[in-house]
Amino acid sequence: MIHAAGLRKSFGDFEAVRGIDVDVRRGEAFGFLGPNGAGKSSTMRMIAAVSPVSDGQLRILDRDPATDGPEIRARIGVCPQEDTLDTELNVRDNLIVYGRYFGLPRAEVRERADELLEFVQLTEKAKAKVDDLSGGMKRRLTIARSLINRPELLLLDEPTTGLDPQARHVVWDRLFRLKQQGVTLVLTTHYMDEAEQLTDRLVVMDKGLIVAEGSPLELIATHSTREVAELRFGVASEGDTHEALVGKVEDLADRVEVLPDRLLLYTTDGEETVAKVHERGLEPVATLVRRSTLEDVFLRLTGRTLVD
Ligand SMILES: Nc1ncnc2c1ncn2[C@@H]1O[C@H](COP(=O)(O)OP(=O)(O)OP(=O)(O)O)[C@@H](O)[C@H]1O
Repeated sequence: MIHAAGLRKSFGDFEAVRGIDVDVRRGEAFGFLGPNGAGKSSTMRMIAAVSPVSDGQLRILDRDPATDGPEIRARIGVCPQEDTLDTELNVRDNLIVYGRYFGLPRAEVRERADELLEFVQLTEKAKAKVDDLSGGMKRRLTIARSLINRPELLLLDEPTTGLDPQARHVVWDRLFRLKQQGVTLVLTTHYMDEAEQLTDRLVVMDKGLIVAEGSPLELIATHSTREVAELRFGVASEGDTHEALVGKVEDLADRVEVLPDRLLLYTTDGEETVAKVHERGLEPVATLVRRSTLEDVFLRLTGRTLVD
């Protein structure tokens, strides 16, 4: 569905995307995970055929975005990061006007708009003003709008940024349903739980490059351990910094990461590791044992956390 090789995007002297290879297959949910500024949106805009490729190859639906932009845009759906809904129009008319823009006949577009309002659970809000919708509702309306032309491929740029947890789950649920219906999903996110929940396969991006690729489970298995023991020390009472404590525990774990407020011990058995820490007479004020996540993978690969 998407084939990119050595894909680059420059803005003047600055290279936002520095040569990436990506293949997305029909029917899969594919993710670009990375922090702000990693180059995810720049990549998505090239895939959406709205921003020209600076260098490298890009094929979308087996077409060239440089020459077949209109055809590609007619066959895909795009849900941008910012809300671009028309506040002059009510909820339903936002869908209808967008559908007319795609050249759909009036009767068909009305029927499709009602079907989509049902799908995103906004039927009761059909006549409401856009400004009266919550953030989650606006996002669902934007998703509905992006589906008006029955796209084979749906691009979602940070689909749940800024939403509260409940609203995020509703959006995730709808995206699951679309995937079940056979729509290929490509999304960007800087939320590792979103990437884990929604994607079959993802690439981790940092500073315009891909630093890892695989399914969420593969990435965790390759780049992290099964469990993580998080230790928080009352640093002042220890008279020590977390950095200085590393030497006292590093032999208990495969790897130790120091964050400003805690130590992360990567290990196969977190409870056992915590017990050994106590046996050494070290008294963390808080401990947490959890499984490894994509956040740990990112930390391992870049030395930084995903969200500042
Ligand atoms: N039109 C532009 N002109 C100049 N620089 C740009 C432009 N668009 C993006 N950039 C820069 O390119 C880099 C990558 O931006 P991009 O938006 O692709 O990152 P991102 O991973 O999507 O992050 P975000 O989540 O913040 O959108 C950033 O440093 C950004 O400032």
